[in-house]
Amino acid sequence: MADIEAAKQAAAIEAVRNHFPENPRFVGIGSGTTIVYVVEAIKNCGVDVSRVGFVPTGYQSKQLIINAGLVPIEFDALPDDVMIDIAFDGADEVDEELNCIKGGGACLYQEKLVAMRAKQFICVADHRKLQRRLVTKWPTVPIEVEPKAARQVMQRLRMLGSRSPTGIGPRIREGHMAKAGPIKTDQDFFIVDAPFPHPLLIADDLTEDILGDGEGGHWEVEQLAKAIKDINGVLAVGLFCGPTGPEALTAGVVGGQRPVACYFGMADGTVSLRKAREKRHSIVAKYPPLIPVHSAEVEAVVVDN
Ligand SMILES: O=C[C@H](O)[C@H](O)[C@H](O)COP(=O)(O)O
Repeated sequence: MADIEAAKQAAAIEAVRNHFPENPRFVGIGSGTTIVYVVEAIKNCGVDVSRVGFVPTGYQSKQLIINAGLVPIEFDALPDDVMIDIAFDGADEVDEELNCIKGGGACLYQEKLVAMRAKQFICVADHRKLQRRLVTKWPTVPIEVEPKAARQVMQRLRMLGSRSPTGIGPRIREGHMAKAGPIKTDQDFFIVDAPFPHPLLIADDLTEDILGDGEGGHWEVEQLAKAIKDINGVLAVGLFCGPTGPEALTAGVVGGQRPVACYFGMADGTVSLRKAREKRHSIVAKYPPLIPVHSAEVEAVVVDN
């Protein structure tokens, strides 16, 4: 475990060193165990952050900001029409296209609010999270659900083909003490963990026979995210898979959901970077290889489309 913590810390230091803006007004702070190292790296990066408002993504995130002596500003206190300069967050799994599964720690909805309001969303993780496709090692899609609707949502999820390869269906996430019942999110909602039988496809995987619409249990990430979001009672889906950064802005969307870059602390102590392609679904596109990070070189990295 010490190695994993060291990997998270190394990735956090590189991410902050390469992306923390010179003079930001607002910075989004995600949730989980990796973001702790991001906050530590921000404190140590040498930039004067006394005038920066740090936007939390939930209770844990807010306490982290306060305990670090930083200034929190609630999402709903942000001035209208002002974007968050940059948001940092962890992930439970990241695919080659930088789509992410999030919500493993039951934070989800506010993370999505903050990521979508940010000009840039940067993901920080350790090597266990790095996979070719989602639902490879992380077995489920976490979904934030209004409690009254939970049973009905799970029924609809089963209709979408939610079951593990061994036949286990969606489940409401329980707390550590069975007696205490399901865990509650910061919104007092439930988390439903929905397994799927195959890893989720990306658009480039689709063929005339496999459309990624759930037929045969094959889902493409964005189609699945939309199908789940359309279920009545679903507040947020733990798939961060929309447009990203500049692409999202060009499309007229406020911010992005996919990170523009993800830093992975590797098992050998190095840090690798994967950047989002600017143009997606191109026939000639090749996925960017993982790039060993030497901080001074990061801006020079060109992802060939
Ligand atoms: O619900 C939790 C959040 O989405 C986290 O960002 C995610 O689970 C990653 O957490 P960690 O950094 O602890 O692996």
